[in-house]
Amino acid sequence: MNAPAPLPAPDGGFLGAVDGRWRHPLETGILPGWLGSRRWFGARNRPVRAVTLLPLAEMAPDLALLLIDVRLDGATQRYFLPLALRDATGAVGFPLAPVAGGRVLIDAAEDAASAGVLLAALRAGITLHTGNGQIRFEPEDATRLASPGPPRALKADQSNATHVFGQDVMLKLYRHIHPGLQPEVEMARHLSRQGFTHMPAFLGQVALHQGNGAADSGESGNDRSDHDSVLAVAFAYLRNEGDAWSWLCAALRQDPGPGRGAWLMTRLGQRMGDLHRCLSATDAPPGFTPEPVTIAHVERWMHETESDLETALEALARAALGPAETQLAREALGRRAEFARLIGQPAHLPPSGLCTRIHGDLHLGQVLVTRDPGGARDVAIIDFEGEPRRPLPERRTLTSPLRDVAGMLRSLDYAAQLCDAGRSWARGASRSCLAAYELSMDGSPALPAREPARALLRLFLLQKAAYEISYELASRPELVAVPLRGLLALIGTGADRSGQEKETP
Ligand SMILES: Nc1ncnc2c1ncn2[C@@H]1O[C@H](COP(=O)(O)OP(=O)(O)O)[C@@H](O)[C@H]1O
Ligand SMILES: O=P(O)(O)O[C@H]1O[C@H](CO)[C@@H](O[C@H]2O[C@H](CO)[C@@H](O)[C@H](O)[C@H]2O)[C@H](O)[C@H]1O
Repeated sequence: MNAPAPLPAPDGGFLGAVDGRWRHPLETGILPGWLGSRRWFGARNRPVRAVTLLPLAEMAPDLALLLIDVRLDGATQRYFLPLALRDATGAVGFPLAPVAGGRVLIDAAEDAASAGVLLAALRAGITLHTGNGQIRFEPEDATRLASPGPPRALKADQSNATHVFGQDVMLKLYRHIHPGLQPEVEMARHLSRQGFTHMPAFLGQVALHQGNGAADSGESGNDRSDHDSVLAVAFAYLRNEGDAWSWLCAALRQDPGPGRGAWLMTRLGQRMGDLHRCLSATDAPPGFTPEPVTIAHVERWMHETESDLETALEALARAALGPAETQLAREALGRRAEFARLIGQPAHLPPSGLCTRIHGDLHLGQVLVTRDPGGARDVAIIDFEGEPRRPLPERRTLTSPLRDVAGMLRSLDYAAQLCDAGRSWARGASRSCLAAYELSMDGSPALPAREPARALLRLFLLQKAAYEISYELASRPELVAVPLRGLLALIGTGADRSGQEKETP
């Protein structure tokens, strides 16, 4: 791709340039090409039909806050894209386009100095006025935001953009913007009231209040009359030894033997249980009050799974895949009847257990390796945003806690495949994690009886694998074989590197 021609120097303020002379080149040339290279862009496998800039406010002379609407076939997705101007001397991170006069336009979400400006605004609790609304910087705990260390951007390859300030504060800028209450904020407030301590404390949010339709239309199913959305959140920084994904992969690559990571499996099961016990407390506010699982819930989950599986299979049929992935995809496309049988199983068992709020996207990357007060290894759970591809109302619905368990077991399967441990390790690890979870949940009314629990777990494993196929095709197509193998393993088929047998959690 040719380097873009320099944008003219701004002559009427930064936001004026973005909204004026730069709009056309940004909308028609620069952004459509650049989006496809961003991991956080949730439609990398679909053609971008149009990009529209929605400038919100100027935060500093060289820092502007914007949304962009990305039109795809049949849907529009909305993203948060702060922009900043920097001198082009030396290495400049995240360049979008050169600007005449030796400057460069950058994606400020990944820029630590810009994150520092946002955090200072949060500490001060300011309000910025936009064309038709306000951006409110709402500190929850201003004291803990008072004097954080210097900012540094964490790895850029994630769904959102995260910065840590010393060992004090973490600021996350959301990318894909959905209207409505952010589950991460709601969950943090609720769990802190319930006394759940294995997560970071919530410190504040940046909320956008708009006077007209906000965020996605089309397939997302969002209610366009809900005009508030959250652009960023701050949490207390937790000292950690990395996330459980990195920890486990390093351990497995060193020694993939049976039982590797045993302490982690125990802690994962235990803390998932602690979380689910807190979420099943009955003295909860509306929206968090548990309800018994009924046959209507089970039928809904079966239908959702059918639909997610169909979406994944259709996306596979359309995708340009390599030879190994094509083989796996063909196999999956030919096994609809077996998938349907697995999906139908929970209907034959009496419903039991509770529907509660859940984490919603629990995997090893959402767990930090920490130390308990006695110095023993422990884990903390982060990122209560739910699955980033789902609309917010769906992420906030009461559902079975076994979905979180399924998410974690799928993650162990990813680790087995990508960190060369094989399925027998994954089977052992899954059993240990499940045993620790069941022990921790022993006697809790939230946990279904044994047989329905097994059938539901298999249903949610299948649904999660289907979600992952769609997620990987849109975000990391090179990894799609991993959930595809996981999907096939659930019906006891599929080429597996380690010659596994049928998956029976
Ligand atoms: N409270 C925290 N303390 C320390 N590190 C954190 C904290 N929250 C997140 N992180 C780090 O930031 C990374 C990304 O955070 P996460 O909330 O999972 O973002 P995303 O929604 O983009 O996946 C995590 O993997 C972890 O390394
Ligand atoms: O962490 P996010 O909220 O951004 O979640 C999304 O991205 C995850 C990848 O970072 C993705 O997780 C999948 O890959 C993981 C390994 O990289 C694996 O441990 C998970 O089990 C698997 O689902 C997640 O699905 C997606 O929502």
